[in-house]
Amino acid sequence: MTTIAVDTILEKMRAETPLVQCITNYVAMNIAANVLLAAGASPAMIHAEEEAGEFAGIVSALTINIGTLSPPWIAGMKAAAAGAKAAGTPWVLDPVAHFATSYRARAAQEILDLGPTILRGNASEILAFSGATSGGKGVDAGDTVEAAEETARALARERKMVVAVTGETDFVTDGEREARIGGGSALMPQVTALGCALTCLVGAFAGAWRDDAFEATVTALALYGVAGKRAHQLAQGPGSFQVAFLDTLAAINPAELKAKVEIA
Ligand SMILES: Nc1ncnc2c1ncn2[C@@H]1O[C@H](COP(=O)(O)OP(=O)(O)O)[C@@H](O)[C@H]1O
Ligand SMILES: Cc1ncsc1CCOP(=O)(O)O
Ligand SMILES: [Mg+2]
Repeated sequence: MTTIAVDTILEKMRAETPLVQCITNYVAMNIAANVLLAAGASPAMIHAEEEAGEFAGIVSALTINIGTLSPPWIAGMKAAAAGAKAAGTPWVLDPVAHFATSYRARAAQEILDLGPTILRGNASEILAFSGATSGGKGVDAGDTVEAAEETARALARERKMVVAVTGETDFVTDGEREARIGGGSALMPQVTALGCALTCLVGAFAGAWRDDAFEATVTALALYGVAGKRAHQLAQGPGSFQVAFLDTLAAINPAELKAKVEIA
């Protein structure tokens, strides 16, 4: 594992306050916007087909999450991905529960085929791209990150993108480099849409750290890991965890991130 300057990358992200177009689901919109604001980025939830492509041309990054799908949303996602591609804007795909129905699986595959810069999902979502039966239950993972590692490597190599698999210990690869990120909290899957919000945060770092999407992704996951671990110590359960997590995301400075990050 090469050393990643997570402090410098966090500093740059905050200095730029990147504008991130988040096409995310109804459940995630509020927490995702708050996570970006707390961490130091600027969110905009813009998904209509009529404007999503144009907007993708002026943002620092785009994120697409298929959590609450319907045909107009898919049209907006495809328009946004095309706009991002035309402008050279980095974009992230979060294929929420794409193993659950054939409609969802087709949508995820079609959007994946548009060539995201980064794919971020839980272990069951990443594993399902290999055709393996997933142990996922709706939006929740039922597989270990380890079980999805080989699929992540293969996807990253074949499609020349960064793949991030999240769970108790996260795994990130660009097909050559690999990193495992610890920290976090068992309360994180108890708060809805924290994974979706993380996808938006990955976008923020990718937008600010354009030259290396792998390093940008690792830094986003590292910040989440350090903030989650610290928030766990302050929380009494999922409700107070969510509040503590937002406060902690805002409070962590680059030096603390560098000192506390758990990357292997
Ligand atoms: N058991 C756990 N212990 C520590 N952190 C976790 C745990 N489960 C998930 N996380 C963290 O929660 C965040 C969201 O990941 P995950 O739950 O896999 O996504 P999703 O919500 O999309 O299923 C990530 O930062 C991940 O590291
Ligand atoms: C509950 C739910 N239903 C559709 S999308 C969604 C949110 C999923 O959030 P996450 O993937 O972060 O657990
Ligand atoms: Mg998810």
